[in-house]
Amino acid sequence: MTLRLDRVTKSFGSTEVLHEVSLEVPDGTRLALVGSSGSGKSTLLRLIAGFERPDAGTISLDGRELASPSSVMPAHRRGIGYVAQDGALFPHLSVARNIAFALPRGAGRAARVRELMELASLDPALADRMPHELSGGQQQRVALARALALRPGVILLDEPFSALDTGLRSQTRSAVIDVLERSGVTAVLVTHDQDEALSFGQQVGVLAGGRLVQAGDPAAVFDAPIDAGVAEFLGDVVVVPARSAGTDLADCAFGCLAVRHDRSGGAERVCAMLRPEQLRLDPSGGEGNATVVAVRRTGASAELRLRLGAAEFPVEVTHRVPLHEAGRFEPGCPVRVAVDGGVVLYPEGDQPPTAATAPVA
Ligand SMILES: Nc1ncnc2c1ncn2[C@@H]1O[C@H](COP(=O)(O)OP(=O)(O)OP(=O)(O)O)[C@@H](O)[C@H]1O
Repeated sequence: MTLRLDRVTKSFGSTEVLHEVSLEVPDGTRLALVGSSGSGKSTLLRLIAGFERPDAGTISLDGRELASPSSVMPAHRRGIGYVAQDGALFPHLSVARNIAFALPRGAGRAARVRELMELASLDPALADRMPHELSGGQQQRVALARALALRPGVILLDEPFSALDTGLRSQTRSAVIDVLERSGVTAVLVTHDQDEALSFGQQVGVLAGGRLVQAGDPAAVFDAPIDAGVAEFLGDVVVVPARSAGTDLADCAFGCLAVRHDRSGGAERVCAMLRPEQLRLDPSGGEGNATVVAVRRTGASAELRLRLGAAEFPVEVTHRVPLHEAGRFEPGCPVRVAVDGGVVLYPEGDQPPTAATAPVA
């Protein structure tokens, strides 16, 4: 089913927590909402689920209004499933009874539980186990199976992987995506994990201060963040002062580079953003355009501090290389730094506070 939010606003007391949030999640697709703590992610999910009422705007499912300031459909009539952060399984009920909880009693009940366990890739042997006898990942899959029991049109996932350790987390995430895909349900995930958000679905939405500042195809959002703050929130960045050098070109400490997106709005003073993965370092003699200032080993990698752009755009950049490459870089040595692909331009002053770059005094 297609979920639509139109200019949804919500305050608690005098504090506005969500401001005119509009979005559409087409039938059978997945949206991940990402934002820092307090940006309004859970409140948005709670409004969709029916646990809160919007102060303005509407929420609808396939054109049927679920909520507006004047009318609110009760949560249990919305046909929306909800998976909480910790799964929230009933501790005194077995796996099978947790999954069956909302199902009407009758002949088909046991068969539906088997079907849901299979859908969630849960071994049938787990049916009689109690929740505390399951791993965190299994518990989340039981919670998902339970939420899917009544064939909801939409499923909401509130940070469902945050309590899991890293390995189990990515494994459970792929298992959950498989289940959602197989069931064809529309899904909304909230997370503060950027990688999770970027790998979850067809759309990613970035919430900041209660506003949906950007939404779209994950690769497109990662490639052309709306501002430097979103760029940094979604991944590591290198941001340096720059100057427009004609159509689709910019001069900066790395030289004259192609501009892949111009988000500067025609500002006179601009900065250029690129991802560290775009940098290629060559220490093998010859003429360098950078100097190694310091090398610091940190676990499996090393941080190089590089000074670039002697004349117009002096800047220091911190760049991480695998530890086995660190020996190739000595403080004081020249390095050739090349950039793959282009940069994104933002107005100067739009730089996020980042440790990755620092202008040289
Ligand atoms: N019931 C409530 N009463 C008052 N304030 C609330 C209520 N629920 C949420 N808030 C406030 O609304 C803001 C957004 O909270 P919300 O839980 O939606 O953020 P979040 O992005 O999900 O954060 P987190 O990632 O930390 O869970 C916060 O400042 C929070 O304190």
